[in-house]
Amino acid sequence: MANVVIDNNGGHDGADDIIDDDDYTPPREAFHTNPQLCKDLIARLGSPVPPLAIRSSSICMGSGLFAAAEIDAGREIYCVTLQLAAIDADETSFCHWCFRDQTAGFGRPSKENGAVKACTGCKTARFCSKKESVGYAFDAVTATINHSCDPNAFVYFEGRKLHIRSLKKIAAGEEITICYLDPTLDVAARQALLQHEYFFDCNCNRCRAEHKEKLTLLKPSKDLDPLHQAQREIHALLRSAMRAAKHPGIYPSFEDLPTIETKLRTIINNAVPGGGAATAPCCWPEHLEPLPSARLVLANLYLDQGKPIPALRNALKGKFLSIRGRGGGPEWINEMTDVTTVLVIAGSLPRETTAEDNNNNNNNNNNNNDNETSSCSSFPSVDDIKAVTYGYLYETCREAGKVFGGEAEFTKGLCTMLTDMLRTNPRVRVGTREFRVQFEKAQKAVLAWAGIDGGSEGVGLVLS
Ligand SMILES: C[S@@+](CC[C@H](N)C(=O)[O-])C[C@H]1O[C@@H](n2cnc3c(N)ncnc32)[C@H](O)[C@@H]1O
Repeated sequence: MANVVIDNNGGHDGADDIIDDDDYTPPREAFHTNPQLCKDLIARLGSPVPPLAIRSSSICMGSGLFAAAEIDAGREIYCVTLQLAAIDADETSFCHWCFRDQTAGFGRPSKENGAVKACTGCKTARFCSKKESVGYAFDAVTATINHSCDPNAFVYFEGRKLHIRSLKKIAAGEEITICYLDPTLDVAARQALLQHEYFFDCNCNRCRAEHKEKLTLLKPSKDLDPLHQAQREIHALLRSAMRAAKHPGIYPSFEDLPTIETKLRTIINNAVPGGGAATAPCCWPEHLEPLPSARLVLANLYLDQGKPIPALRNALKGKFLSIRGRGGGPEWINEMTDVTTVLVIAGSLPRETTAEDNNNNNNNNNNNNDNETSSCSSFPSVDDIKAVTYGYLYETCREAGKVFGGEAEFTKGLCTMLTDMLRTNPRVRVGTREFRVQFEKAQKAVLAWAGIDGGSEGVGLVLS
């Protein structure tokens, strides 16, 4: 193999520069050992950028990016236009220059009314995080940022622009961290991925706390293997269901979502002590991954099959029966847009369809059926569903403004959506005390229908 070595002047200096040697190993030096290079890289970020420094990492070997002065929460740390990028070969609809999905009209308001044009992935706004990746890109400063499962910053893309924004206040001298993977994954899945993709074992506070929680759950056993096996089985089940949805007719058994739900329940019932026995309730905590994620995935799959009622039940349970209903941040926003999408569709269902759901629930209850999809409440009224939809979207817009910034296309898309909805319902005054009271009552009814005790403290959304 020939390695091309560029001389100090940055030019090719003849045949001497080409080393045709299989044993050649490029020198490995951490960025921070070259202070001038670090300064130049940061200077190239342009302005306005808070003072930053590349130094020896406080987390691991090698370099890290540090705040040289305090950075407030929800601030853009920097934005770069990526120059070196490659789109995956099978991503035929993504533009290689702007990274936008050309089939979805991604990022462009519709010509007719300027309203948000739904992206094909998330079906909600002009932003999609449903696709894990469309390709690869390199940016030297971003490449110095180390990982944390509880990071103080995050990355997002708008076309070819890469934005790094703070999630919390970052003290002067503190190392900036991002999460290299989906932070909603369970500790075991995160650890496995980080080892496989980035070759390190994460030892952050969050990993340690979640590991300890699992041991408490399984007491007196200290064997985590059955639980981890169950988590892998759930991931495999969901992957199969998603594959089946993508290729209809090829894996019909995985297209049957009620059966997938039953399988999911069997796995979680058998995974933790106390579960599985006919009399014992399931002991798998609602917030323990991948159960909440599984419910959110099922919600999207039901929606794709044109079944908004089970989609809504799964979306609400996935979001609000776990700690995911609280907090904020980019993942919270993405999940809330999913829940809102299902609510919008469920809110426009004809009365016959919702009456059918009520009949099914009555029959299930009469037969003492313990299927978790049954609930004793009737399908919520259209007014209740609409109030909850407006409340959720309002709160999601506010959070998106804080997290992505008011100028982000995604935030603007969500706000346009809310404005369009409210235009058709001018009597609704979102943001007032009167609306808050109406919302709380409506949310209680909607969550109760989904089998969630909306009266419990901390369950559901509190409007700001
Ligand atoms: C994108 S680089 C980050 C910058 C790197 N520290 C350097 O000096 O170039 C990713 C690599 O940094 C290391 N790393 C990042 N976060 C880490 C963490 N939380 N614990 C241990 N190593 C980490 C791993 O070696 C990982 O493959």
